[in-house]
Amino acid sequence: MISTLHSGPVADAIERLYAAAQSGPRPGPRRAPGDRETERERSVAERAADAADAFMAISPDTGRLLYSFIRAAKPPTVVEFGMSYGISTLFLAAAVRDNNFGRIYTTELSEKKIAAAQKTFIDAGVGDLITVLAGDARDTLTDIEGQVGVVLLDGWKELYLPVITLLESRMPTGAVVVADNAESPDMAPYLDYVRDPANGYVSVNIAGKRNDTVEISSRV
Ligand SMILES: C[S@@+](CC[C@H](N)C(=O)[O-])C[C@H]1O[C@@H](n2cnc3c(N)ncnc32)[C@H](O)[C@@H]1O
Repeated sequence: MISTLHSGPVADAIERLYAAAQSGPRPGPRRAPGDRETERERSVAERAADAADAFMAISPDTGRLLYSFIRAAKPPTVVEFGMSYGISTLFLAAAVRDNNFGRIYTTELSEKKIAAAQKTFIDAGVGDLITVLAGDARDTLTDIEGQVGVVLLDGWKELYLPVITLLESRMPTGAVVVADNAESPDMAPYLDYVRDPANGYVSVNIAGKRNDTVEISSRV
């Protein structure tokens, strides 16, 4: 079998979007520690509006990792926090398509990104697998259906902890959480949480090829 990731409209869309991300605007420079406080004071929605043209996509390696987790676990429900233009969502959708089972719930604040991604998903033939929830993940992810087997956390980093605690009651033993950009100082409370055995995870940090790391945590 040739996977949906390797050939066909999803593979083509991923390639096209990575090329667009390369030539598009980049997110602003990383903030110095003093600036971070000022940055946090700006609302979640304001920062999303400022980043409306930036892709900020996961790496292809992280995409392939997510694909593999979903193929292995065959979860009924996959959740993504932070869709942007949907590169990561296409990796998730490739796996759900190849499993012939499951559904993806993803969430995004930027209306511009939502409109573009929904068109991409339909053009790539995976629109039927993806529910796009418009709005703040802390509201939109409160009542999604099904047992959540795989989660990608890739929205604003200081929200990883409130978002995962929101989903936990629907995450069975064995559910896997992939948290992107674990090197971000804003992720410290999340990392403390998933690395404390009392909170019911086994967690490992994996270095990427750039200066990025992902934290992979499984529910035990
Ligand atoms: C790093 S980008 C996501 C990249 C995407 N996962 C990919 O790999 O293509 C983060 C996105 O999360 C969105 N976001 C941030 N906070 C959010 C929130 N509270 N609710 C919904 N979306 C949010 C931002 O608007 C931004 O588009």
